[in-house]
Amino acid sequence: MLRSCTAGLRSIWALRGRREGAPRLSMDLQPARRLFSTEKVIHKDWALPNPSWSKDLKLLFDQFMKKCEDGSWERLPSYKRTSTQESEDFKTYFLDPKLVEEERLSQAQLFTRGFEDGLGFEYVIFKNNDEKRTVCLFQGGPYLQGVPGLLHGGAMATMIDIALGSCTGGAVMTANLNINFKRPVPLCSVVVINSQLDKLEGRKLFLSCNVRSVDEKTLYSEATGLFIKLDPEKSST
Ligand SMILES: CC/C=C\C/C=C\C/C=C\CCCCCCCC(=O)SCCNC(=O)CCNC(=O)[C@H](O)C(C)(C)COP(=O)(O)OP(=O)(O)OC[C@H]1O[C@@H](n2cnc3c(N)ncnc32)[C@H](O)[C@@H]1OP(=O)(O)O
Repeated sequence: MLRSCTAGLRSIWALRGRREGAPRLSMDLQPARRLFSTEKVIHKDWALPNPSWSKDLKLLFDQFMKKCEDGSWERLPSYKRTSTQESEDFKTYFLDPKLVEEERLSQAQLFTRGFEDGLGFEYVIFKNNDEKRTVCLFQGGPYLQGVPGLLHGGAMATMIDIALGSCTGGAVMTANLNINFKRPVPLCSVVVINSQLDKLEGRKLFLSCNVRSVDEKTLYSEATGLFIKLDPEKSST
């Protein structure tokens, strides 16, 4: 564990050195564009391996990519900026132009994807649509520290929220999230979040998940969540 963390940190610093000298080219570094523009923007998919990924994370990624070959599982892409379709889905409910300046909105990005490679949230989610479940592989980097050497519980809660949300599909909001933190997660280690849809009741989706170590021996957390499908007739702002 310690070895993979140190190796991870070494590659992070190597990357930082390279970046400070020569900024990496990325589609997401293009000038900000309007959120609801019809202009086609090509976004970088962040749910793919980069040099900061530990051996454990790469190994699990490869295993799940194999499972995708027969179509039973799919890898969910992940973007910094909301797609036009997603913006459209949520626009009716929340994005009142009076609340957020357009200039600010054009800078908006998913905060889990706002870190340099390896420093924050490194994750990929695989979904099994038939079984209504997802598996999220997550490596929490050094900028997510809470208690020294350990992952901050809020960072874990964020990943749990995203992992549970990935089981829902469509426009939903988290109404309730309940987490039992059972064991502290070492910083830079890889954890596996297994999430499932337990019950659908009208607009209410009841989900649950557990967070385990790669060898499955340690149960770090268990959580349940209630997500509500947004009602197009209602505005929440
Ligand atoms: C989640 C990701 C989704 C989509 C992803 C798409 C694009 C994004 C791209 C990348 C992925 C990024 C993932 C990011 C994940 C982020 C998730 C969040 O952080 S959401 C932000 C935190 N949550 C909120 O701010 C929600 C605030 N609350 C509300 O806006 C509203 O309360 C609500 C949840 C929208 C519900 O309001 P409604 O007016 O629509 O419904 P109600 O009539 O009030 O309730 C319906 C039904 O549900 C029951 N209920 C509601 N809340 C609760 C609760 N806390 N506990 C228990 N039950 C609740 C309510 O009693 C009603 O039940 P019924 O009477 O039996 O029908």
